[in-house]
Amino acid sequence: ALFKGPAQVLNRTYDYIVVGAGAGGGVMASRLSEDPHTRVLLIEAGGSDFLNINLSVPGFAPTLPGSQFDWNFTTVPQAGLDDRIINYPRGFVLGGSTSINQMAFNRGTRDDYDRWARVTGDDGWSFHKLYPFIKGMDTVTPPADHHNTTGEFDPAVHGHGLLPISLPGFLLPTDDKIIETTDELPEQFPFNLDYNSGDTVGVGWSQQTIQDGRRVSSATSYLAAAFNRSNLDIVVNTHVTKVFPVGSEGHKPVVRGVEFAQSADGPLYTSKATKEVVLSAGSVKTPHILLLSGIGDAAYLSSVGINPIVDLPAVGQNLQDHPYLRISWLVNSTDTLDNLQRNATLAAAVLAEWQTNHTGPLVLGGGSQRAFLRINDSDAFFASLGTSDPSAGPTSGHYELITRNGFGATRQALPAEGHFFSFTIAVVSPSARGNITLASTDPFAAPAINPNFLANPVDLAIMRSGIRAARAFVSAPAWSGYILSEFGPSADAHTDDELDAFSRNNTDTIDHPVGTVAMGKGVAGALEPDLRVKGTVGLRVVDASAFPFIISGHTQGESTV
Ligand SMILES: Cc1cc2nc3c(=O)[nH]c(=O)nc-3n(C[C@H](O)[C@H](O)[C@H](O)COP(=O)(O)OP(=O)(O)OC[C@H]3O[C@@H](n4cnc5c(N)ncnc54)[C@H](O)[C@@H]3O)c2cc1C
Repeated sequence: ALFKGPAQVLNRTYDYIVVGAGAGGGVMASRLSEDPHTRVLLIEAGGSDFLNINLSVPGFAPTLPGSQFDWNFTTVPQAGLDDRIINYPRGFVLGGSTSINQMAFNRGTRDDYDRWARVTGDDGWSFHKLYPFIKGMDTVTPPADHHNTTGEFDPAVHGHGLLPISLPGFLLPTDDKIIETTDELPEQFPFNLDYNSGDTVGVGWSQQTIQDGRRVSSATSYLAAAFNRSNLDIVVNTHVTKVFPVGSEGHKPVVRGVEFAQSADGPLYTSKATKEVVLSAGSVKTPHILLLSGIGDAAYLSSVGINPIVDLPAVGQNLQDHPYLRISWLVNSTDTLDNLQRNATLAAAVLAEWQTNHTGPLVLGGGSQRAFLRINDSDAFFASLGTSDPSAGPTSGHYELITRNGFGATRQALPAEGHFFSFTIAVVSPSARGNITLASTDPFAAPAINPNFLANPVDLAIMRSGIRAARAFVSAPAWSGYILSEFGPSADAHTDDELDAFSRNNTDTIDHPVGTVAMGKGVAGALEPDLRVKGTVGLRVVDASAFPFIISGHTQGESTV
């Protein structure tokens, strides 16, 4: 049952208490409750309005960060970004960040998972061992416009799982030019039939968590399948403030207690799991809850007045995220998505079309094609920077380019005139590491978030390569007569120093924080390879915090695996 507050669940007994209903928690609550004898409580801080129209219309995704469905976190000043503070969106509603994200659906690469296996010492995380589960996760459904998708993906690498995905359901005039470019410049921009095969490298059609023109989230898929189960209770509008020991086994605390409240000044409640507590509050809030609970670096916790119960220095450390920016060109066309933002009558008409048929441009998620690319001669490139290749291996890109049939910029608004084509450029194999620490011991206060963007010069060098590759892409013959000129502040940036200045001034987060309670050996790891929190009994972390390395693509897919 779904409850708007904790009153009804306080006197019930649960085998598992899952904290957070995002990519990880939605799947955990759904899978655990498949056994009718297993009683599961899922606690979500945000609300239950996951079918709100703004969360359903794929084209409205850009309006969700900063809305009531966002935690509205910000970072600490970023030294690598000219000391700018940036917004750090995280979903605050059933579905978590899968309810507010850009819907790109990505699996990790062969090399991404094999690196996880190496650093955890557990072959179960290798691509080979994971592949049957990965393949069984999604089902490719027809695109909203029902066009023939032969040649746009490889059916052989997809299964019949609970997560519906689809190819872009509204074709754009730039689609052909993008695919033609892969014919014209195949060495630099090879076509990749399916970037979810384990090898992302190349240019391919986007696969997105969209079905019949509507957003798919962990709430519309996994949780919806479980809503009517009598052994699953879901409580929304309820913040977990800490977890606590209910006893000890050997020298280890048994952390099966959960404390929660509806507001900073409201009453505190507790509940105890008979088997396990599963933290799935995401890469910002899971380490936050652990630190508030006294699970973290003992010396640090004592210094801020929290009694340490487990000394686990890795909690909150190893934050990795993908920095991105955008560049745009003026184009010789009026058929771009810019019209939707400028013309209220047209915007109303396409919304009416979406409401009636679930078709039209609003069925599009962010970017109909994307390219994961490697730097040429990468060994020499990274050696010249005094380092080794930060990517997981040859199936992983160093940077990603995402196409956009319209204006795109992280810091400039749509100009009043002109039509545009843009690339989003992201560093997908970053070297920078940041952290999550406490700004206050008040559980309702946000933690201090430091992704440390572009603090490592290697990330700046990859960003430069990405910008130069984007320019090379639109210089292919397919674009002649269409691309007029590069637009905005990037147009004047050519030397390394100019590109770096542009990057520092325009980089933002593509919203993929991971690794803050990572699996790993020794003190570098907070979790055992089976996701149990080291030094505890009865406590697990199942969300993107657990990734020991960020994958070289978008992160919702792995948070679901
Ligand atoms: C704006 C945006 C765009 C993105 N675009 C993409 C994309 O296109 N493709 C992609 O693959 N990935 C994308 N991502 C990232 C992807 O959505 C996340 O990697 C993924 O959802 C992480 O899953 P998670 O389970 O770790 O956390 P989340 O999905 O964030 O879930 C955490 C849940 O825990 C809840 N919670 C937190 N604290 C508490 C507490 N104290 N008590 C109770 N509940 C709590 C939260 O409200 C939330 O519901 C995007 C993310 C954002 C924010």
